[in-house]
Amino acid sequence: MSDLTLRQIKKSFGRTEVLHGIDLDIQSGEFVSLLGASGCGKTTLLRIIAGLERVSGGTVSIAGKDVTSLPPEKRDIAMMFQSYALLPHLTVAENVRFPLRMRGQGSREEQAERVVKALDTVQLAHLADRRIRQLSGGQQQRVALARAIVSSPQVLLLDEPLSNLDARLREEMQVELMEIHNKLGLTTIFVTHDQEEALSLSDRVVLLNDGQIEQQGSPRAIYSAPETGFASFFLGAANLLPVTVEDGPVARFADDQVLALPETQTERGERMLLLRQEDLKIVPADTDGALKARVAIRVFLGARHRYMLDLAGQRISLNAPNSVLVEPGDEVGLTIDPEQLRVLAR
Ligand SMILES: Nc1ncnc2c1ncn2[C@@H]1O[C@H](COP(=O)(O)OP(=O)(O)OP(=O)(O)O)[C@@H](O)[C@H]1O
Repeated sequence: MSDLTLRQIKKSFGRTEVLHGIDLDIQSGEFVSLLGASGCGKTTLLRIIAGLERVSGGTVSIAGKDVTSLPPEKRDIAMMFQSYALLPHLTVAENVRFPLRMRGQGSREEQAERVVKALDTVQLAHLADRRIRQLSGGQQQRVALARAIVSSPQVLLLDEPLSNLDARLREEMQVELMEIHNKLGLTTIFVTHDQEEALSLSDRVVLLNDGQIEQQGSPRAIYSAPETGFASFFLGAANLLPVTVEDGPVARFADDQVLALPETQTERGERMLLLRQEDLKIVPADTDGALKARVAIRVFLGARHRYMLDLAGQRISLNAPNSVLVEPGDEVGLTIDPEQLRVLAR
């Protein structure tokens, strides 16, 4: 069953329309990421689902019921904000209990039981009586998560919940979020501008671009088969280069630079070619069928090197294992399995 249905959601601030008609169906128990660049409308869409922002057009339904004109407390949802929005003068337990109190959900004993369970889930039961200002950033983040799940909402909305954490804690919390989702099975919408986070956490990624859905699909599908230049650029460390597709079939970069394409490539003419970093290999410059490029910049990344190369007047980047070591100024060859190439419209 579909838990959340958005139909033709539009939103304008003054004369500026920032959401241009979003249609989305989210299934019960699904973990969906809304991914997009800053300002594309992710938070606005989440606030509309939560009831914190009114739509300019369209409808929001939760579990089959039209909630478009209902206030937030009448929708069976919980939202966790980037800023956590905790009450500093209250204890951890009081903060987590807050939404239950506001909604008059359950007796005092039932509320206390739910609070203990939610704090257990985020492994904070031992800090129940601490005040918020005595907690680290990571602990505050867990309190905010406990507060969001305490009412077992139909839909859980998370707005960049991990963005204030340092890299290591962030990775830990990603794993924990997945575990909590698997355990509770809550329908979850997760807003992020981090493509890796979206790909690693979600059942489905919805890529937003300028107030519209650019593409959506499973992480694997959207990563391996981006349909537009924007999607390929946003989703992976990809190089996107203009080429002419000719008989062969080949992609021509310059008079003396062509790359074989798979036989299935039947269209000809001006196109964009997607070269994903992990598919490109640096080989000796005189290798048969290799493109020729010159090393411009090398950056040591610990387990590997990142190279910036000049290829037919364009800059491309790729990561190579430390066993491949070339110097800035070197001429190198580049190969790629034709099956990994993707040709997109220009
Ligand atoms: N209350 C408001 N009044 C006027 N314009 C707004 C308001 N809220 C958002 N906007 C504009 O709407 C657009 C979408 O904003 P939104 O916050 O939804 O983007 P976002 O994708 O969540 O970005 P970020 O990742 O930076 O939070 C932006 O251009 C923003 O300036």
